[in-house]
Amino acid sequence: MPETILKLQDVAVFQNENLILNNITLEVKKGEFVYIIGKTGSGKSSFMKTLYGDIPLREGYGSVVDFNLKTLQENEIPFLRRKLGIVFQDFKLLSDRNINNNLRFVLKATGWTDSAKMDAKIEEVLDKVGMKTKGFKFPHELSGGEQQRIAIARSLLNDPELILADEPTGNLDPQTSVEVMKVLQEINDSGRTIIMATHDYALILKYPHKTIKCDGNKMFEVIQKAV
Ligand SMILES: Nc1ncnc2c1ncn2[C@@H]1O[C@H](COP(=O)(O)OP(=O)(O)OP(=O)(O)O)[C@@H](O)[C@H]1O
Repeated sequence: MPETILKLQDVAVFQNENLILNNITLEVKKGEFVYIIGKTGSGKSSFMKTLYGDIPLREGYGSVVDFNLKTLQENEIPFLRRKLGIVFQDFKLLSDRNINNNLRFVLKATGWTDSAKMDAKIEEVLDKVGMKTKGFKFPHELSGGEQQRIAIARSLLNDPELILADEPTGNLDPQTSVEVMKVLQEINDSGRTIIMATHDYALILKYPHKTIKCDGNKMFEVIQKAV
């Protein structure tokens, strides 16, 4: 039996005092790829934020990569995030340094000290996303799709048990979206678990996976034809 990476039982998600999603029960096993879909404002980002500790879990039970979300303390959040790879719609690369130094910055911030090991890790993750030759470029010298591939490489630096991608293709044209999706699919094929929020139905049809819809404060699984 594959191990459980995420388990939620009767979870409610709030933004301040507003209930966004209710009665969420969901289990994700190692190696799964799960889409979270739903229209604007339906709660996809709020759901993702709950998983990486940005919104505290107030109601229900939840565990993510062996962290109990209900009892999660502020000082544990960096350790939770070290076991997660997080990818956002807007890449969030540091504009004042090149790609190698963007990645080195994250490694140093997460406790790496050995320069040779850092270089090897950076080369490894850039290779995984097909960007091995771009380490000396600055973010503004790269296209949107390339910047997103770098952001995915960055998410892989600490060998995360779970990748959370919130609208990773939201700023990209359809063809570039497919290229970025191919990278995520390869990462999933190598055994890594991915949860991806998206409203890109073309991608879902091209790369079908388990799909959970946010609608009317609820989350429920939908079959591909019905999305
Ligand atoms: N920081 C916040 N404070 C209060 N309410 C918020 C906050 N962020 C989002 N909301 C509200 O929570 C609800 C869910 O928003 P959320 O961003 O999770 O939806 P979404 O499905 O990710 O939307 P989108 O596809 O536009 O990103 C919306 O009604 C939104 O207005």
